[in-house]
Amino acid sequence: MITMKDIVREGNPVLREVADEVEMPPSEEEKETLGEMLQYLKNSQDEQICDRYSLRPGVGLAAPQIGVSKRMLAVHFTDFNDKLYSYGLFNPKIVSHSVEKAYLTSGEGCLSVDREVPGYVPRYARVTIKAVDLEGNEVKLRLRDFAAIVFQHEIDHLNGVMFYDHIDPDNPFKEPENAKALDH
Ligand SMILES: COc1ccccc1NC(=O)N[C@H](C(=O)N(CC(=O)NO)CC1CCCC1)C(C)(C)C
Ligand SMILES: [Zn+2]
Repeated sequence: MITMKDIVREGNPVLREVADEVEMPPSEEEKETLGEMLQYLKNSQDEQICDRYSLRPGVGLAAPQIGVSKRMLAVHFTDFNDKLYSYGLFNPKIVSHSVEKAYLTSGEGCLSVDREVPGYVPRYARVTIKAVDLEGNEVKLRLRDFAAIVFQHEIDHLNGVMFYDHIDPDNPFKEPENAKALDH
């Protein structure tokens, strides 16, 4: 079971690496690891398990965050329209995106960052992602708003990018150009 001790924190070089593609078909070990990442998110959203193991309630987790430099990520959350997104994905790729940007007015945090880093994180408002899911199926996801934000945050981790890399250091709360504000 993944708990907070398994989650690497900023400063660990693995968070700044470009993670490796997963050879298809994924090995049993890779499938097990991705399944455990998804289970962490579900556990972290179960009040009793979350309390018992002092988990941070996570909506997404990328393999480098547990020290595995492979292109695998898990998400588990419901968006503003109560649509459930629950996936373990191998080799996710943004194949197209909107020109329009979006950002969370609350800013972002990260399971690997034990401090507040205030500021807007501009991201694409809409993205289309292609990947292979835990069952080995090719998936194509058209995402917008909070869902688009979560997936971009996780894919950034596969490229060694942290959310605060996107914050304007001179004016963290400057309204990003051509962007819509998301209150979640
Ligand atoms: C159940 O919890 C929620 C319900 C509704 C809205 C938000 C949340 N939770 C989160 O946004 N949780 C954040 C999160 O999991 N991440 C994931 C992460 O660090 N991945 O590497 C950070 C988010 C910031 C924007 C997108 C992901 C943390 C860093 C605050 C734990
Ligand atoms: Zn993160």
